[in-house]
Amino acid sequence: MLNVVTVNTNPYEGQKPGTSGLRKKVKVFLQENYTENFIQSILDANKDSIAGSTLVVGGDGRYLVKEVVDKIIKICAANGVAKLLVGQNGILSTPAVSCIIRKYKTLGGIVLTASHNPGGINNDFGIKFNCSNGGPAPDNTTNEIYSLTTRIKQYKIVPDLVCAVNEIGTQTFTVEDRQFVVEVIDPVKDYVDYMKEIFDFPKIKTLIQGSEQRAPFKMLIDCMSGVTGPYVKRIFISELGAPEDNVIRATPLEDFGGAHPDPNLTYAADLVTAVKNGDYDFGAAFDGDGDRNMIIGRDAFFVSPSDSLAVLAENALCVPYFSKHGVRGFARSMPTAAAVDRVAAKHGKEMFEVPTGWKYFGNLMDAGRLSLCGEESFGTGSDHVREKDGVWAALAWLSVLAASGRSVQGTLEAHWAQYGRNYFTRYDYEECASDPCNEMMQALEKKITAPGFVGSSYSSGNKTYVVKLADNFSYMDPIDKSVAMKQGLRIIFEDGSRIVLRLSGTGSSGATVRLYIDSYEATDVRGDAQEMLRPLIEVALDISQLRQYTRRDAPTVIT
Ligand SMILES: O=P([O-])(O)O[C@H]1O[C@H](COP(=O)(O)O)[C@@H](O)[C@H](O)[C@H]1O
Ligand SMILES: [Mg+2]
Repeated sequence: MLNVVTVNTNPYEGQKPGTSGLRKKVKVFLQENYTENFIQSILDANKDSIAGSTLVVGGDGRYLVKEVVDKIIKICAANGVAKLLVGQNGILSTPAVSCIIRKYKTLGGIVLTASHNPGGINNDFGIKFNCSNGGPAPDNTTNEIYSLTTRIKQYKIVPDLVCAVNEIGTQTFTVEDRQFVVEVIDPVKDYVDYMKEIFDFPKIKTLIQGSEQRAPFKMLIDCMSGVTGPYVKRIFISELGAPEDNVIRATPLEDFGGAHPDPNLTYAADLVTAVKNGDYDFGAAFDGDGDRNMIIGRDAFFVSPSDSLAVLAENALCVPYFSKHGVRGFARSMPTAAAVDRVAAKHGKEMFEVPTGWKYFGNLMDAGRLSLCGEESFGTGSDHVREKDGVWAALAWLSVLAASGRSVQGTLEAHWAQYGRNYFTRYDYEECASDPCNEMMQALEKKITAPGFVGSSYSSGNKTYVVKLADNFSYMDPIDKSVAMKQGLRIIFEDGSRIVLRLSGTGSSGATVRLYIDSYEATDVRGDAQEMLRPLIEVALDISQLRQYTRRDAPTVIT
């Protein structure tokens, strides 16, 4: 029999979950009781339902995942959790956690990841709680967890419990007078089974392997040494018959090989170059925990995430899941360009604009009003789970291409010919000093909400923009009526062009400024986004005084 030990502890400051969980440097999590405090607070936030419950536990394989899985097992055992489903070696992608929570109807899950942030002892770690719908906990739950972390005095643990997470199978422990079960599961199986239900695998296989009518389709898939490697190998190589060399960086590494596991044009530049120089029809990359995706076509033709969502929405019926369940509404985060809004309008679907953060889509999906959604931050997904899903997005794209026989570029061009194009770019200024960035946001909010700002005009190049609306975006959830305030500064001009500025909520230190620019062109659809948006970018830099506040001449990343 194993004993529960109660340990006295003191609160740590700053355990407030951000856009998607608590993300800090590994060394912060290594402080005495820091991780234990946060885990106990997660369980305490669920105190009415934790006894006898089942939870899912896993992460993206980064440094510290295994140690924290061990702590979670011991603390859950002490707090009366009945059963844990743990990915073998602590591995589970974020969408797989969501899938498993829903499939086995568990109380929720704990996801160990800092997503796209670098890993290793000097980099980032993160802990996130997902609820029984499989999605990231909503603000009221994360606020409750945070509030508990500020008052915590004790946590409970079973220090002598030894659980082997490297072996698939069930281990049963007797903790005082209770049974506690840990089932170590194949991290990939449930997710792959689900993808086979959602998509027409034989059809995608024919696309990839070629047929009498069509040459084999050549792909390059970059897992960025994150968690998707095992999923991608099983799905694309074993199930869909792609050659092994179509998949790169497919072994999860604790430090992602020293790289930044963020699928964008800067951090996945090697993939972009390889696709540009090679004979590939399709390229895809996923982030550390497998929820983000980047899609490129032949010659590294880049699909902006805002367009990706619009194309998948337009062609949803190429995916058997949607033909079976029907297509309900669409949604995007506020900074995401409005390409999908046009698809919604044409097809008479409901359209929602939510704050940045996947958690804001959950209620709409649970209420049966939302099928497909996405974010400019390389997030695309649907109501098949309650997280965005990188591998799903790649399979959805392949389904569209298999149905139409078009190339990636041809698909976008056909879409723009029908709907016009929402040009979009994002400038990221990473790891700036926090104080001047906060000052910049305050000054800008004051400026744009002052009387007289609406109606004022700004000129750059040969363009003049007249302000139609300016505010700090707030959102009321249509289902539970909860309100999220101060979700980003936006300036909307008479012609529909927009400037959006916000501070990232996923960093672990300093401030990352995100500047989003978009504008719509009905017929001039083949331009270069950077050139087309240049005048508006200059206006944005001028209004915000961003260069002066951040002391940066150029962004770290341009999307
Ligand atoms: O980090 P992930 O992949 O979980 O992604 C998280 O952060 C993104 C960007 O956040 P920010 O602009 O605040 O950095 C959000 O769009 C996304 O919904 C959220 O799940
Ligand atoms: Mg992620």
